[in-house]
Amino acid sequence: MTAAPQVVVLANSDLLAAATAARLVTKLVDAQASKGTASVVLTGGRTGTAVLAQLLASPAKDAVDWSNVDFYWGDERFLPSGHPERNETQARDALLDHVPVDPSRVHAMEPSDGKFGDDPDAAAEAYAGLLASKAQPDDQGLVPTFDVCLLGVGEEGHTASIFPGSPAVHETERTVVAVRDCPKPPPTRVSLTLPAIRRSGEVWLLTGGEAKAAAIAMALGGAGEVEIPAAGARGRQHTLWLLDKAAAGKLPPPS
Ligand SMILES: O=C1O[C@H](COP(=O)(O)O)[C@@H](O)[C@H](O)[C@H]1O
Repeated sequence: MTAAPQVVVLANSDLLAAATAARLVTKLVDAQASKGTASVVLTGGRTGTAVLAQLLASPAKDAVDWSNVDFYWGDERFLPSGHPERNETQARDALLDHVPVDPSRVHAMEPSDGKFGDDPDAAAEAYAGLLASKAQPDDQGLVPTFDVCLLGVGEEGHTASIFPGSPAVHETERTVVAVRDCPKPPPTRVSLTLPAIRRSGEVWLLTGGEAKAAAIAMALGGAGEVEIPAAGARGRQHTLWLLDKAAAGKLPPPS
């Protein structure tokens, strides 16, 4: 059971990143106040990385106990460790290397020169195993209930590395899959699946720019997840679309 999505539109991409960073601080602080710990799924892409940079710049970041946050990733570009296009590298540069995280709670996906070598299926299987090891009985499944899952949205409606019409969008059993032949480089990736994403308490889809407007209008206008995978990303309690004005440009005016 998931609630209908809420849409918040900010005037421009800078405000989108700053407002999302402010929400994220509140979300993490609230989670830590209620249960002592917090978990977040990070996204790659321009908006996701800008949010982390805004967080670093914000004095409010010191309200979060960073050593008590579990960090996961929604997807990863399957590249060597430290590659500048890895989502992990970008998140570390933007935030994680500058706040006192507990390294054992930064759960990055394996790189292409890691312990599984150039085998994205093994990397995906290992991440699925990691998620399963973090799930508690209350989570009722093989994925921990993430407090918040941040996701980007591509011009053609992909989210995480789940591309329209790809095998990943049809996955119903596995929580993490290898993704090949992606239309957006790099072609090989590792991604959470929609069923795994839907184990999150909250899903926040973040994106900006006119190029995203058609996909956003389709996702929020009732398109199916095979055509627009972002349409299938929903939280158990809350689904929030955080957009700038340009990305929201093809949505009907609020009634
Ligand atoms: O490649 C990716 O792209 C999407 C969207 O990125 P953006 O730059 O258009 O915001 C992102 O959500 C995903 O994590 C990433 O791997």
